[in-house]
Amino acid sequence: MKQTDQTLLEQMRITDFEIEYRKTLFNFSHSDADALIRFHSVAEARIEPLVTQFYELQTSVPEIALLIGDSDTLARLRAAQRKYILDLFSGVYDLAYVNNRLRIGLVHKRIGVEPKLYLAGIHTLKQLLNTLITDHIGDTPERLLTLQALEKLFMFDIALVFETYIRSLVAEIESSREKSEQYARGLEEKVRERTHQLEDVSRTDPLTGLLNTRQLSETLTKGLRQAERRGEPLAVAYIDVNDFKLINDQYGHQHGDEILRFVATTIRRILRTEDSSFRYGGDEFCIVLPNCTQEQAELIVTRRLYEEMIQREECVSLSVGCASTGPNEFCSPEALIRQADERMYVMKAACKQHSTETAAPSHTEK
Ligand SMILES: Nc1nc2c(ncn2[C@@H]2O[C@H](COP(=O)(O)OP(=O)(O)OP(=O)(O)O)[C@@H](O)[C@H]2O)c(=O)[nH]1
Repeated sequence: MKQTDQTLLEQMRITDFEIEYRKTLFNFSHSDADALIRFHSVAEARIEPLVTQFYELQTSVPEIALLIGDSDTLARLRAAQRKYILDLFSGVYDLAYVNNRLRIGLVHKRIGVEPKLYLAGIHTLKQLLNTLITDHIGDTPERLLTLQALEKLFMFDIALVFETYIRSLVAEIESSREKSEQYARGLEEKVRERTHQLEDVSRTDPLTGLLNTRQLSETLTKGLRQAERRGEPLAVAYIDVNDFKLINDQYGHQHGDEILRFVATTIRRILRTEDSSFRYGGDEFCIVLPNCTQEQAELIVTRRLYEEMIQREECVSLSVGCASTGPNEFCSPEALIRQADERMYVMKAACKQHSTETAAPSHTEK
């Protein structure tokens, strides 16, 4: 249930029973209530000069004058004070009366009236009323009874006002604690996000978005361990762009970058979900293919890579070497990469030989 769905009385669990209990705590009896009623007509007759005198004293304190602020507020406060004084001498101190006192506490907290100023106000009012009682009732037991009854009622009221005041303070502290916790949670979330981003940055090659060399040795070591456990083969494909230096020299470094990104995208496109791709160096790439033999890797990588290249009509020539290990005996990650690299060089040599041969007639024609 929301706080705004409950009255102050409900929030503070104040019932008729609780009110009676509080009266006994302050020793406030029916005879006290009766004594106050008997003075009601005097209080009513003197209400205007009493309220005027009260606010003259109050506004003579600069801090209080500043809090009251303007004549409209002062008029409203005067009306409320008039009602309060008459309520004090009404003899009825029920739920409605208590609710008004609770509201006073809340309002004082809201507008920032410090307890010392509230208490000073009560003290002033009590002195004015005591003077009024003393002036109107002769030196009889009735005078003492009325003064004591008023004193008890003031204590009863102050307790109520302070309880709401304190409750409102506690709620404020709770709310700012919640805000701080929320802020801390937000910060934690940001740190987590930034950590993920930094991890991604440290794992990937910024140009192609593929994983970097550091990740290759980690992935390969883990992959080999898993392959050994499962009794499966594991393959590595080594890819190198042919004559990449020439591309850079002829079309510029930026175009060279585009070619590298294009090769990376093509590699990503042909891979299975379980494969991982890496940029190994300038124009060199590696693929780790779990549960794959050398022949299967050649089929997956070499053939599909060429098919893709032809489809995209991109004039890039690649050399690919595949090697696998397992499922019975496993070599080291370094040895596996070396084998794939060597096979790639065999292919590159063949490509170079082929291009020399195809270029030869034109040379001879010269
Ligand atoms: N555009 C671009 N070029 C790069 C990058 N990293 C390395 N390179 C260049 O890539 C070229 C690689 O040249 P080489 O290792 O001689 O290879 P190649 O020209 O492909 O020759 P082969 O491997 O024998 O076919 C060098 O000129 C490097 O400067 C990069 O991030 N962007």
